[in-house]
Amino acid sequence: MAKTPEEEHPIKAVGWAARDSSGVLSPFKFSRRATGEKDVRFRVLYCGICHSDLHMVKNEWGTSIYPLVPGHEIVGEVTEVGSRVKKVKVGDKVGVGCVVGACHSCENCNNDLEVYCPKMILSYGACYYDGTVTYGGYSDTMVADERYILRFPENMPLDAAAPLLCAGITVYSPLKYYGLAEPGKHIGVVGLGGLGHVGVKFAKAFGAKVTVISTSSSKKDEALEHLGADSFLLSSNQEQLEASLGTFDGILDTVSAMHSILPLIGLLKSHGKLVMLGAPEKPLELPVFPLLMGRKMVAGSATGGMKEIQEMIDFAAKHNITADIEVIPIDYVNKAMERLAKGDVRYRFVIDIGNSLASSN
Ligand SMILES: NC(=O)c1ccc[n+]([C@@H]2O[C@H](COP(=O)([O-])OP(=O)(O)OC[C@H]3O[C@@H](n4cnc5c(N)ncnc54)[C@H](O)[C@@H]3O)[C@@H](O)[C@H]2O)c1
Ligand SMILES: [Zn+2]
Repeated sequence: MAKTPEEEHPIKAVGWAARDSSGVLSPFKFSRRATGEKDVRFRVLYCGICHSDLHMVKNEWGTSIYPLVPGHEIVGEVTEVGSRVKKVKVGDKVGVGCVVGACHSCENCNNDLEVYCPKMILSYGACYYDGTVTYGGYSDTMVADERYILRFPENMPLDAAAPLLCAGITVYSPLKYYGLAEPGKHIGVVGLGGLGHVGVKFAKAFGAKVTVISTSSSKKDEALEHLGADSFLLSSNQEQLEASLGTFDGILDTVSAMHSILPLIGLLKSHGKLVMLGAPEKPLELPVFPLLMGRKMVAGSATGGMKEIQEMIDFAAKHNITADIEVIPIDYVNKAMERLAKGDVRYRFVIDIGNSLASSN
């Protein structure tokens, strides 16, 4: 008979898990593997709540395995390293993002793009090399192969840095890859949530002119005054849309729900790129004619490879980029998920695992 999550590995762990597609999370006892020779174990201090966690706890993508311990913006302090670990030592500030394994021999892995490896293993809800299910960062302890460990500079606040591990890299990587990380480019950011708000910060740091494109005029002042965007476009306002037609080099679309991309394609210059980052549960309609007229591109991007995530963290440290966060105790997590579903967060919930998890179990 298969062992229970609590028995399958030697190291005891506690976390919060969703048991079914209601998405309601509650305390959960499980276990983690012993520290292998290339493994790094760390005490989880904070974990960000990504909208993907919300999609996953509710099984909106149809791939969830329960019990499901979410969390892929996981940061903490190293407590043990395997004998062959070179990257970090006990006491270092580290993190794990969306990926904890891959084949390490395919073309993508050889190009430091583990996330695009066909055998890529997600940090939670996936099958690990040993056949056990992976559990994420809404938990007290984490272990990962050192290839999947990111280092944080000593002076970076770990709570506000945690969201860089998913939100940060998910906007940084396409800006670089699609040639949008250049001074003078006009970049649009659609959806001013967890991804969107760090998208504004990175695009500004690259020297771009940044316009926030939003359905909600209530975000205007914050976008301009607080996040440093150059302009604000209310996407429900036809006049504003028309005035901006053909003016964007690139648009990052971080919207988590169904929406029309036709107006966004219209905003692009010829050769402009609309990069889809949000992951709505159903396919969007792709209007072809507006793409032909202007040789425009609709593309996608998923987080980033391990090398690039480290590069992004170092860039963020240099430019003082972190997320704007609301720190919560673990027993607020269900309420936080409800609020996230309504877009009621400025701009990322981060769970204070270190101070609240042990006492909640
Ligand atoms: N591509 C990737 O690798 C990757 C990584 C992380 C997250 N994601 C996905 O990106 C999306 C956003 O994640 P997040 O954590 O930033 O979420 P979030 O909830 O913080 O932000 C989403 C934003 O979209 C806005 N929005 C929601 N519905 C909308 C609609 N119908 N029209 C216009 N705007 C709308 C919300 O107001 C909010 O500002 C999610 O679908 C998530 O799963 C993808
Ligand atoms: Zn994420």
